[in-house]
Amino acid sequence: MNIGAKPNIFNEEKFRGENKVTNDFKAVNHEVIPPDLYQKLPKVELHAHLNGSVSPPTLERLIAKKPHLNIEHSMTVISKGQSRTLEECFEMFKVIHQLTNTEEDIFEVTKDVIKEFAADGVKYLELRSTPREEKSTGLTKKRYVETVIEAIKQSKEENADIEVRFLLAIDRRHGPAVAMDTVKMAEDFSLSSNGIVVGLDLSGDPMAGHSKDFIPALQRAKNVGLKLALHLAEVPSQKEETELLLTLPPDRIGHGTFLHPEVGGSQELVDYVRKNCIPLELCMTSNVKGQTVASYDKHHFLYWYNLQHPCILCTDDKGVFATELSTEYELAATTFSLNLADIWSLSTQAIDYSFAPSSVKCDLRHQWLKLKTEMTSTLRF
Ligand SMILES: CC(C)=CCNc1ncnc2c1ncn2[C@@H]1O[C@H](COP(=O)(O)O)[C@@H](O)[C@H]1O
Ligand SMILES: [Zn+2]
Repeated sequence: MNIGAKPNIFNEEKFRGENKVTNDFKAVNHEVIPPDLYQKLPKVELHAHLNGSVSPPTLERLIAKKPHLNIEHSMTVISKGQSRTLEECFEMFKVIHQLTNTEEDIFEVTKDVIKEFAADGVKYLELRSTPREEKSTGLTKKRYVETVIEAIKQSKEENADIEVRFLLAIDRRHGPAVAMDTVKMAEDFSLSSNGIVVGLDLSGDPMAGHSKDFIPALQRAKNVGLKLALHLAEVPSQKEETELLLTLPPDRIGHGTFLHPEVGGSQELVDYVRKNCIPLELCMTSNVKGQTVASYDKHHFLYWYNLQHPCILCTDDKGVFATELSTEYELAATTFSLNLADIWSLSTQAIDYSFAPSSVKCDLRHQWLKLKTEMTSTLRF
C-alpha cells in the first residue's frame, strides 16, 4: 500500500483511541507503540552474514581467547552515529575472520548468532557464510560448512524457538573457479544436510571481479534447483553487471540500492525486477553506516515500498553495524511513518520470500496467527 493510505488489518483502534502518550509508549504516526513491540513482533531474517553478525559479547570472548592478535573491540563494530567507507567495512571482516579461524570458533559463533536472533523475536533465519579454509588451524572449507550445519542442528535439538537455513556464499574476490567449487559444495550439502543448505549468496567487495565471470557457476546452481540471493547494484555505475545478473534471474536481490533511475539505475531495470517480482532484501543501517545511502529518510525502501514491490527488512551484519532486526523494523516504522498494520504485514510477507519449503512456511504462518492473537490481547485491543 502507498504510505499515507493506512489499512487497519492489525485493528489498532484501541491505540488510536488513547490520546495520552506515557513514558512507556512511543507515538508513531499518531499510534501508540509499546516499546518492546518490535522485539515481540515475529520476524523473518533473510540476509545475515555469519561473521558480520557476531555480537559484542561473543567477540569479547574470542578476543580474550586470542590476546596475541591485539584486536580491540572498536576494530569490529561501527557504533551509533558512526560510518565507514566500504573499504573500511571490508577490512573489519578480515579482523573478525582472524578471531574465527577454528572449527570451535565457527561452532560457537553460529550457536550464539542463532540464539541472539531468536531472542530478538526472529522465528526463521537464513544465515549465509563463505566457506573458509585456514591453513594455520587445519580448518577446511568442507569442515567449515559441516560445522555451521552441526551448530544449526544442535540449536534445533536444544529447542531454540527458531528455524534456520543456510546459504553458501561466493566471495567475488575469490574469482570464478572458487565460485564453481562453492556451487558444487552447495549441491552436495543440499543433498546431505537434511534440507538445511538451500542455496547460494553472491557477496564480497562489489568492485571486485565482474559479474560475467560468475554467471556459469550461478547458472549451474539454478539448474540444480538451488536458490540464489545475489548482492546486486550495491554500489553505483554497475548497470551492465546488474543487467547480466538479473537475466538469471536471481530469487532475491541483496540491497539493489542503485537500481532505480533517480540514483543512476534505469526504468528498464526497475521494470524487469517488478515484472519478475524479485524481492529486495533491504538493510537500512548497513547502507547508511556503509555510506551507500546518505541518510535513513533517503533509503530506497521508500521507492520500492511505494511501488508495492516485495521488500524484506534485514540486518546484513548485525554485529558490525550494531543493530538487531527489531531495530531495523523500528527504524523503517519511524522513518517512513508505518503503522502497526504495515509493520505486521511486512513481517508476514517475508515468510513468502524465504527459501523454506512450503511445510515450514505454512507452520510459520500459523505461528504468526497465534502470536497475533496473543499480542492483540496483551496490547488490550
Ligand atoms: C562493506 C559493507 C557496507 C558491508 C555490507 N554489505 C556487504 N556487501 C557485500 N558482502 C558483504 C557485505 N557484508 C558482508 N559481506 C560478506 O560477508 C563476509 C562476512 O561473513 P562470512 O565470513 O561470509 O560469514 C564478508 O567478508 C563479505 O564477503
Ligand atoms: Zn550483505
